[in-house]
Amino acid sequence: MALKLVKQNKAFGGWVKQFKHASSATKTEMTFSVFLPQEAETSKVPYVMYLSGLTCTDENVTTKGNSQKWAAKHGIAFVAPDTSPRGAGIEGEDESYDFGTGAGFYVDATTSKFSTNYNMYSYISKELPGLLESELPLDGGRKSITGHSMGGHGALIMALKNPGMFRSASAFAPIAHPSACPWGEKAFTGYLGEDKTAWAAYDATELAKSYDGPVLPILCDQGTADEFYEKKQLLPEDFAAVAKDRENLHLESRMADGYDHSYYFIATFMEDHLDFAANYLKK
Ligand SMILES: N[C@@H](CCC(=O)N[C@@H](CSC=O)C(=O)NCC(=O)O)C(=O)O
Repeated sequence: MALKLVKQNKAFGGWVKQFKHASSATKTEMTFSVFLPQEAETSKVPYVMYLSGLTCTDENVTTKGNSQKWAAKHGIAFVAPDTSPRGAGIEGEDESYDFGTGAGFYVDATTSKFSTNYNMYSYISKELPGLLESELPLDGGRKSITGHSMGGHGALIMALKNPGMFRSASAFAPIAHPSACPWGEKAFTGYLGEDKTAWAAYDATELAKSYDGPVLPILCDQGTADEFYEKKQLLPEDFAAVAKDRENLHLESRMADGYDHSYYFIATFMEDHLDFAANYLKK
């Protein structure tokens, strides 16, 4: 078995388990957490992948996201990967919260400094699902994706770049147009270089313009009191403006009055996002 169990705790009739494994995509050891509902003891279960935001490990959403109760209600697993390689030993990777460690931005880096290790796109879209579906009782034919902030960007691009792979996508306050905001400009320059034409392949608003896969249901929630929304780091309106003209992108975009960017916001709306995913995973 490639997965090494680090710890496990019983919750809501199932188990929260944390695993480590050697990654071929990042050339480092990677860690993820998964909630396995009681149903996983006897059969394969559908799953939701949750991609976390800047500075997070697998543990932020696992401990603060309020996900296990609602995943248990639906008999679905909830997978929380890490947000970057750790300890790659690249000069400068630990200098800021929004680039490098904890900030992999779900791309495959092409700049010489980062391309060996910072391959979170391949890790999330290929390597991790392969491991999950071969080593755990997870049904690869029934999976959805969600995420927060940088992870909301990750969830949207994973679904848009891999038509049919996910039954649905959702996002909490996603960085919805990274090529046009300071967080995205910094990360894409560092990982992909100065040529902005390369950025479009990892930008949900740009990818939506040419999406022609099967119908993709998307739920997007944004708090009105989110400081990063106010600072124009997130730009959900840009994504919504494109999605409304795409026949196969069925976007429900909501504004949540008074909510900020924190895990209090995520915990509040996690039930809605897991209900939304479960509706498509049961079919
Ligand atoms: N330290 C930074 C902000 C860091 C931050 O708010 N991170 C968010 C995700 S932001 C977008 O990807 C987060 O989820 N933090 C972890 C948590 O448990 O809250 C700053 O001070 O500006």
